[in-house]
Amino acid sequence: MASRKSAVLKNNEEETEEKQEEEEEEEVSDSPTEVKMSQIIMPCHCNHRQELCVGQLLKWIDITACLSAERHAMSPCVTASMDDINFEHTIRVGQVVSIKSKVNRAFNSSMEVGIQVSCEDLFSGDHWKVCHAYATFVTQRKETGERVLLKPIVPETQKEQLEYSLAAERRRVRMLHDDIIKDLLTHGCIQQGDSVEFSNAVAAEKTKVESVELVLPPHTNHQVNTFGGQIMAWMVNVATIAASRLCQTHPTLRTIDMFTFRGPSQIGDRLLLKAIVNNAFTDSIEVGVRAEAYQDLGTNRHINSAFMIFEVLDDHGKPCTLPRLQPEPLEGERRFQEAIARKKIRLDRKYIISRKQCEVPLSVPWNPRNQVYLSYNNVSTLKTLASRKKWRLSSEKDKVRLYSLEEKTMLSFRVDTEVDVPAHTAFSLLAELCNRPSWDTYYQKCDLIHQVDDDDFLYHVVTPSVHPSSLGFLSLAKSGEGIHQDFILLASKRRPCGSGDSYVIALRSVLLTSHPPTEGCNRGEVLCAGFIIQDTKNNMSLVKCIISSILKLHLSHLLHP
Ligand SMILES: CCCC(=O)SCCNC(=O)CCNC(=O)[C@H](O)C(C)(C)COP(=O)(O)OP(=O)(O)OC[C@H]1O[C@@H](n2cnc3c(N)ncnc32)[C@H](O)[C@@H]1OP(=O)(O)O
Repeated sequence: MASRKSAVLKNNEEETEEKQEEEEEEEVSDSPTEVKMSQIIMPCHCNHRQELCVGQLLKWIDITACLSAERHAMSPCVTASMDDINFEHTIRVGQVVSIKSKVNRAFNSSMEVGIQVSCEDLFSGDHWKVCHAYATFVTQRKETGERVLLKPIVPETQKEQLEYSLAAERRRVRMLHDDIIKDLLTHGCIQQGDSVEFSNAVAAEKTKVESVELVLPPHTNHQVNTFGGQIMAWMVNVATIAASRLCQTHPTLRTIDMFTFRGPSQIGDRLLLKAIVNNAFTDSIEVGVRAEAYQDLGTNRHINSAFMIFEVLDDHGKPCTLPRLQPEPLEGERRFQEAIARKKIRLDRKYIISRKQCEVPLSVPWNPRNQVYLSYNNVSTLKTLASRKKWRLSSEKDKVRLYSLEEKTMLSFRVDTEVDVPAHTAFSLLAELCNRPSWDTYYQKCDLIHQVDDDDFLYHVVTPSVHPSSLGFLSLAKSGEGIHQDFILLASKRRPCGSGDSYVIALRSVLLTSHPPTEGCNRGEVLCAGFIIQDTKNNMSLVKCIISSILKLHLSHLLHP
């Protein structure tokens, strides 16, 4: 976990943005599934640096989240997966860690539990966020073999509604996770030549760890299976040893890629834990860990795998330069190259799904590697923006309401209109972007470039040029008489995944190498735009049309045209 100091050295802009987010989060929730756990950190929970062991934290997270899940299911549940976790700060002996969890959404037999971890220094009174996580829990099978079906969650506060809605989008990413990674690794995302030979590189062989654990009663959960938090803690333990062998000092665990619990294990099972450093970059190390369970040697079942990223921090909390790795031939070479691919995916993903949406540039390069995250970002940005509390009503005429929202660098407009058709009809009409020139004079031309999957499409849209001084729309390009403007847009179209969801058509700009800016056309960019459509009464629907751009860029363009 990174140094606490980095939390203190925040600039004012970041602080304002966080305060804004916190204010919006401060809605009082009395969710029946909310569970809180607080622990004072004792030396027995800590490593040699008196910092809380990540393994211990994962155990507490798993228990808290499981209690939320079981409160909702009213029956026993197991952890199916834990999404990527990024640990932002350390927790030290004597401090208090607080874990808060609640069920964001129930699907059929599975549910997403959202977990917030924060820390408190009892002497200074400081509080800070440590990490957030999402875990999926699944109900047990009944005697008939079917799983217990869950009742739906009814979100109450605006924040709960947003989490409910985004949970469906995260589930989509989760389900595709393994396939995306496999696909990328097999389809040439790995670049030959990345494997440079370094002098003084550490042989990967030297970092190998193999350790066995016997599952005893204290290692099991209340259903007498091996406790998920314990498995994760054992995996962190071997990964830390592998990373330490490379850097020959005490590494700090920064990120864990998704844990998937592939199958259960029980008392009496032997758990074989294997870890090896896959690759070492300038300031981070990727360790691969695999857990297998067996009763008799040779009958091993693969129960879990994870990739963990470590750093070595100096006294000021800054990452140190690390020794490089000399991979073993064949398998080691493969893991070395795959770690490079995963690092690229991780960076794209972190950037794209950053909670601070305006950190993402207006146009992100389109790439099969980031397509799932870009479409997640597209939908979540629109939903998050729509759920903001601070929209101000600017005008109202004939039941059409115009709202505006100014947040730091972003200026957004929203037009709410009630239309005379049900939501699914409004969605079908609005989702046909290629038909839009027939009813929207702003769209001169719209061509489908590529259908990415059933719900995501790339379009080329041509509009009349709009001078940026109007500030109402999205041109960042120089405007001139008679020159058109064009956009390369990713359109993510979502039908409701369950009750309480809206129809969504989210649009954002992407960069496509096959479609560079052309002469005679200004390339425009859209950070976030689209429609959110909800059924109202009497076969009518409410269409919210949203458009948003970065104010700062408009203004700087005006100053330096
Ligand atoms: C106190 C803490 C709690 C614990 O310690 S639990 C102990 C650690 N966890 C375990 O041992 C679980 C081991 N894994 C398993 O038992 C199974 O793999 C598991 C998770 C039950 C899934 O079994 P399957 O037979 O694949 O289930 P299924 O096809 O009937 O699907 C049931 C629902 O689960 C979902 N699911 C399965 N694998 C998932 C995953 N990796 N991530 C997210 N969701 C997942 C699946 O989509 C389905 O959902 P739904 O019913 O449509 O809502």
